[in-house]
Amino acid sequence: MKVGVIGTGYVGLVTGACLARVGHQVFCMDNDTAKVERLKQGIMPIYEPGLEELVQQDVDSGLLSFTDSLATVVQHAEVLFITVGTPSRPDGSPDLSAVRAVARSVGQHLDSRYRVIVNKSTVPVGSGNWVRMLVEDGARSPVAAAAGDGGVAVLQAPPELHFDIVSNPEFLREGSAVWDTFNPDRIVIGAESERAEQVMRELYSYWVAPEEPDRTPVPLVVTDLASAEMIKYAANAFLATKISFINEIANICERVGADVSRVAQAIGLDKRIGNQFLNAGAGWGGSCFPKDVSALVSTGQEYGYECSLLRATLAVNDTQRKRIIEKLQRELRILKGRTIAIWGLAFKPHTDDIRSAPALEVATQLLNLGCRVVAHDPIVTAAQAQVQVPDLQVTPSALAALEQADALVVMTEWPEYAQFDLAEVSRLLRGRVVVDGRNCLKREAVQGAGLVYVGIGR
Ligand SMILES: NC(=O)C1=CN([C@@H]2O[C@H](COP(=O)(O)OP(=O)(O)OC[C@H]3O[C@@H](n4cnc5c(N)ncnc54)[C@H](O)[C@@H]3O)[C@@H](O)[C@H]2O)C=CC1
Ligand SMILES: O=C(O)[C@H]1O[C@H](OP(=O)(O)OP(=O)(O)OC[C@H]2O[C@@H](n3ccc(=O)[nH]c3=O)[C@H](O)[C@@H]2O)[C@H](O)[C@@H](O)[C@@H]1O
Repeated sequence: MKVGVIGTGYVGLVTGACLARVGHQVFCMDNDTAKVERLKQGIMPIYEPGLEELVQQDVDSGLLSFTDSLATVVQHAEVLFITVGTPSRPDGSPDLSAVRAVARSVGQHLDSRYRVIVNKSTVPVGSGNWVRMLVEDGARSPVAAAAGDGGVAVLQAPPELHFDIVSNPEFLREGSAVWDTFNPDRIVIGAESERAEQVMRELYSYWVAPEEPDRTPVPLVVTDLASAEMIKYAANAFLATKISFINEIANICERVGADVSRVAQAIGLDKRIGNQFLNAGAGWGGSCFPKDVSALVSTGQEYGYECSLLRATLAVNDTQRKRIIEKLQRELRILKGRTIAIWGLAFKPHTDDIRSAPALEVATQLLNLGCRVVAHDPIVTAAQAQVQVPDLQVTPSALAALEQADALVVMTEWPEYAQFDLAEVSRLLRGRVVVDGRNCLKREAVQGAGLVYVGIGR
């Protein structure tokens, strides 16, 4: 099938590359022309394991191409994916301006051929109907004047439109996005018509109707638009709540002398609970959990419902970062004038994404308290981090960050941090305190090297 993907961020690039890999002809479009030029040269805008190789192979096979022309994509593709960003506004509601702009422009370029317009961006319940309205508005609005028209906008007679809106939420995780896309737990389709559903079944046939007998079909959930939109928010809100829950248990464990790692392991053996997303730590961050939980609270408010559980999920997460500072204050007393080393800036390992990264929030609080903060991350660069926290010092070596530091705080559980020689860490660190904000180091080994180990909930 011919597929257009509008927006080449995480979701757009990974979706486009994976659909091309299974044989579709994919046109990836972005209005950031510099990004498109770099993609054409094989330069990835994000760090994502396996993505660069996948994109290169798809481009070589002729099934994947990049453009900054929406008109080209709408002209050629039967299925149009909207994958632009939907960040939070200051009040927690989602900023849908990019979706609005894309939907209207798609409308301007549509002709009378049937198209399926797929919302893959995470958008609030009701957005399917809203996107339909915007596409129709776009089709009625004047098209931009071509140079030859003397700069005068042309009022176009609206074509007779034949399109359906589909909601197809995305569940990939950064750091394992390619693997997740080839191995999803389910595919969710919210469709307006049987015709649109059939198009989506064909598009995802590699997953839902595999030809190879040894591959198990991925469950396909077909539902209405509103339910599909809600499934995405409910999934993220549930996972965020699960982490906030274990963090709350961790805080009680600390006070009563229990070990949250053992507690999580044991409750996770109950199949009704499950053992994933029970790692206590400095809280969740990233480009999705914070914005999606806030957006769901805001949807509740819009419809007269107070989301008290989700507000608690947010509040626990907010205080969890502050606990890192409290632990340092307890061990070091005065923080003013101290040097603190931070290992890990990304919001989780195997990504260079620092959107709502707990590490940057902790670094900012420490700088405000009068500390010097020296950080290391295997992938996040100084330039990237300093856009958000200008006074942060970033070293290319994890061990160099320790020199002259009064304490070490581990904020991202990159595997290499657990593999350092702790005798060397102890020799370089001026102070004795190690705050393990991700419970990823071995307490006995840290203590054995003459250091003071401070974990989360243990
Ligand atoms: N990042 C993730 O792991 C996941 C994200 N999502 C959702 O998917 C959506 C996209 O997220 P990301 O890929 O992280 O976003 P992103 O911010 O990385 O990328 C968005 C892309 O859209 C482009 N764009 C913006 N306006 C445009 C326009 N008018 N025309 C064409 N391109 C335009 C931007 O230049 C950018 O390249 C969001 O709604 C997000 O919540 C869902 C699941 C996973
Ligand atoms: O909607 C989205 O964008 C995506 O959001 C999350 O994916 P992602 O944000 O990439 O990362 P996660 O692996 O879910 O981690 C989120 C945060 O939770 C933290 N976390 C995770 C697990 C855990 O046990 N404890 C914990 O503190 C991580 O450190 C990280 O800061 C979801 O897991 C994806 O299914 C979803 O598609």
